[in-house]
Amino acid sequence: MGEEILQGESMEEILQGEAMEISLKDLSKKLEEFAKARDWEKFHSPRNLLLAMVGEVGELSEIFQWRGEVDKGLPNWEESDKEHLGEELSDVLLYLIRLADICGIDLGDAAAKKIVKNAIKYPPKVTF
Ligand SMILES: Nc1ccn([C@H]2C[C@H](O)[C@@H](COP(=O)(O)OP(=O)(O)OP(=O)(O)O)O2)c(=O)n1
Repeated sequence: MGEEILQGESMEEILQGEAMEISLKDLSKKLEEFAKARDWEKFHSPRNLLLAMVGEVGELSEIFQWRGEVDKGLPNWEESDKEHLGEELSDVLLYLIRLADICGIDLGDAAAKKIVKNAIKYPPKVTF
């Protein structure tokens, strides 16, 4: 893949970032660069991004549609189906991250705070 398509980063560098547990902020920056390089910032309004994300949730749902209950770890799934699932999960995540960024929300910070709030609302069971 050409350097111009990946904005100076090689595929190896991108995959290396993946192996190093890429942060939400890194992904957010990559998405900003992606939109800028294509002059797509004008399309990335909060409403458009929300609708795009919901569309991807629909595509994600289609993978599970009509399969019945699915065992954890997806033991009986073809590798190609798992790869497809990874792609659709990623599309949802990427639009969510972009939506948060465009709205000026620090998603990592907000999610960490929400986990604390959830824990207070739903205290763990105390066993003696
Ligand atoms: N205006 C756009 C269009 C696409 N994307 C990015 C975010 C998603 O990760 C991915 C979505 O691309 P597609 O709309 O081509 O959707 P799919 O990859 O799901 O393709 P298809 O719907 O053909 O299965 O591309 C984006 O940031 N902004």
